[in-house]
Amino acid sequence: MTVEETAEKIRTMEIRGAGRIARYAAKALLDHSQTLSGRDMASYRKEMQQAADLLVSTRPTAVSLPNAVNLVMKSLMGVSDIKTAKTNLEERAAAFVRRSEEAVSKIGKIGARNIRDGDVVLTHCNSEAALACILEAHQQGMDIEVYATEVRPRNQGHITARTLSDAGIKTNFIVDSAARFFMKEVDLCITGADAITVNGSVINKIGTSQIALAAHEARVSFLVAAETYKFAPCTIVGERILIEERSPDEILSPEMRKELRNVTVRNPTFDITPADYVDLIITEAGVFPPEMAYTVIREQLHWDSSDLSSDYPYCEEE
Ligand SMILES: O=C(COP(=O)(O)O)[C@H](O)[C@H](O)COP(=O)(O)O
Repeated sequence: MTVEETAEKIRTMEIRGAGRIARYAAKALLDHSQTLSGRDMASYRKEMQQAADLLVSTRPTAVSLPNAVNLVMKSLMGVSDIKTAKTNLEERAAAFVRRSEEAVSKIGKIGARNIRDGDVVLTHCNSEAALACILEAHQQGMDIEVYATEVRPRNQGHITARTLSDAGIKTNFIVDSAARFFMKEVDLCITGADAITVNGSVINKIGTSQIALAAHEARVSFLVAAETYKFAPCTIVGERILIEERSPDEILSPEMRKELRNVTVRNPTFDITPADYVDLIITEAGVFPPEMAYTVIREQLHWDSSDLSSDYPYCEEE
């Protein structure tokens, strides 16, 4: 798949979910590097940068995307020999994909320790990391039941329900607005994350914060399963995560919108759950309270405020 094809599939959400987006972007850079002739360093660097820019422009919120692209592109820093540059970049991209897959499986193992036999778990959207915890608990023989939300407007909950059903897990499929109604039957909530800021706020699929609020009210634990590259280094220097707003066509047809002349459709794709409503963040490096986000960014992503944002050119300002 070319960089352009990958970018288009990410934009149209054929490739979706923060972890998958990051892996596909890294793989696209690897493949792109292999197609370049390798004779002229300046044009190699320029072509790779254009590819990186295109990939990062596809969706603005999941910080895994710029984190993955930056990690791969940083392999070119200070390298003038094209053969070394290509080898470094391709190795880094392949290593990122490998480590990302390993991270999801580690998260599953760590997350399963937070689930008890007989638990009822609620999950929202379709998160590989959150599902890894649930599937691992089931594989270990725990008798668990899941509430999976529909996830309007793109119905990612259908994918989640299918995965759970195929695994033989008893699943209740509910509309998003039924989450509070059923919260009294739930023991814990587990969601994924698209970004985690330095103050421990979690950005995830729209509706997540309402579920976290309902869980808080009902004294139900709210856990977030996320690879460390979902943490946003740019938030250390005060930058904000841009919340994507997608086309109104995802919610109401153009015909209907024409009829509703005074109606504006708003379609934010993600929302922000404050750290206060998050009990734990399960990563491949262990379990952290949201208050430790700064430490995770420094120690796991090896980044602090003395790194200038030119190393992380893709953090958007709101
Ligand atoms: O919000 C979504 C997906 O949104 P979209 O469908 O708009 O991309 C997922 O919960 C996170 O990306 C985490 O997923 P994962 O754990 O798989 O990275």
